[in-house]
Amino acid sequence: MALFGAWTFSLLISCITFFLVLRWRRKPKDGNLPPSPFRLPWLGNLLQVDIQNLFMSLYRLQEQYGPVFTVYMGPQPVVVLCGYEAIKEALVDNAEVFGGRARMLGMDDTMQNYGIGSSNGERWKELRNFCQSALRNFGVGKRSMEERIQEEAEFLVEALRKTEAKIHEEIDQVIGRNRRPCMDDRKKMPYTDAVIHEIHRYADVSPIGIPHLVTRDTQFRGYTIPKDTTVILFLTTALEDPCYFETPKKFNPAHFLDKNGDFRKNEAFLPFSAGKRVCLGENLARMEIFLFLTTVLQNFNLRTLQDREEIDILPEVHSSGKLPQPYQLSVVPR
Ligand code: HEM
Repeated sequence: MALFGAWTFSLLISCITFFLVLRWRRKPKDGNLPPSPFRLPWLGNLLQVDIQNLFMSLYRLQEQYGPVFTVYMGPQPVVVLCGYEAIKEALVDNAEVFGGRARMLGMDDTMQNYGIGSSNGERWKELRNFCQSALRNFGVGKRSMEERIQEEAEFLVEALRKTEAKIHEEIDQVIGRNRRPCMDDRKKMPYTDAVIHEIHRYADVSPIGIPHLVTRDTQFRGYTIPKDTTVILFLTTALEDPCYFETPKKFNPAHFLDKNGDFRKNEAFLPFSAGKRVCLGENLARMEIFLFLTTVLQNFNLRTLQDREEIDILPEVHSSGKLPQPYQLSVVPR
């Protein structure tokens, strides 16, 4: 009898829980948000999402739910946008409303709304203008900054020389450098430019950028996203968008070359994101990479110790981004 009572009791509890969950799911409190996987009260989709490998979890959800879906991080809905078209529609066509920055655990306390990357509203505008002019005054895009990077690139070459005295001598004998690479060279070097773009695309160092939030209630592709909802722009899915890149999973500089071998822009190239919150350091980062790479390659051949085919160049996924896998490289003077 006691057993029967316990059984009835647990059946009753299960039924109540089941109906509560159903009721809770139907509640329209989140407006008409994009579809989400089945979620549990309070936990949301936390059990279905691997926080250590968020990108892979989002990838799988995208396959199931398409380019616009919602995941619940606990009770908080997070709208995820995938593929170039959806990301562009939000960041470029609706720049103002998708230009807010989401609250970030830890960052808000540390930065107290003073960080350019984490602040919003008037303070963000002031910080962004200030940083932009600081970078400009510092000489980004101008000769002075270019020269500084050129010097740094030379220090790098010097540093490489110092580690290998023999290479020093060989460099002095073999290298016939007449001048340093400069930014004006880039447009005359379409293949190098394409390789650098492809490195950015393939390395995909910041797969979800920094989360945004919508600054007011907004209609997006038939859904209603309430003000202050966090939005993740899944940049990887633009960088690997099969409509824009013929071989998205392969390292292939031809993604940025036309049939004449000239450089061709690709609008889905968004490693620095787009719109109002586009990376402030984009020009600086691209200038550095061009000058470093050309200076090193002007002076050295890069040799791998293993067969190149054996090296896994697929970037490693970390909780905050992707990093190149380590492998041994010898730097040989040309
Ligand atoms: C390969 C190098 C880099 C990559 C791939 C990269 C990528 C990104 C991405 C994806 C974002 C988020 C944009 C968004 O919210 O939509 C971002 C933001 C930002 N980046 Fe970069 N970044 C790089 C280098 C740099 C450098 C060198 C600087 C500094 C000079 C910099 C400064 C910033 C700042 C200040 C923001 C926040 C902008 C804002 O919220 O208004 N980044 N970056």
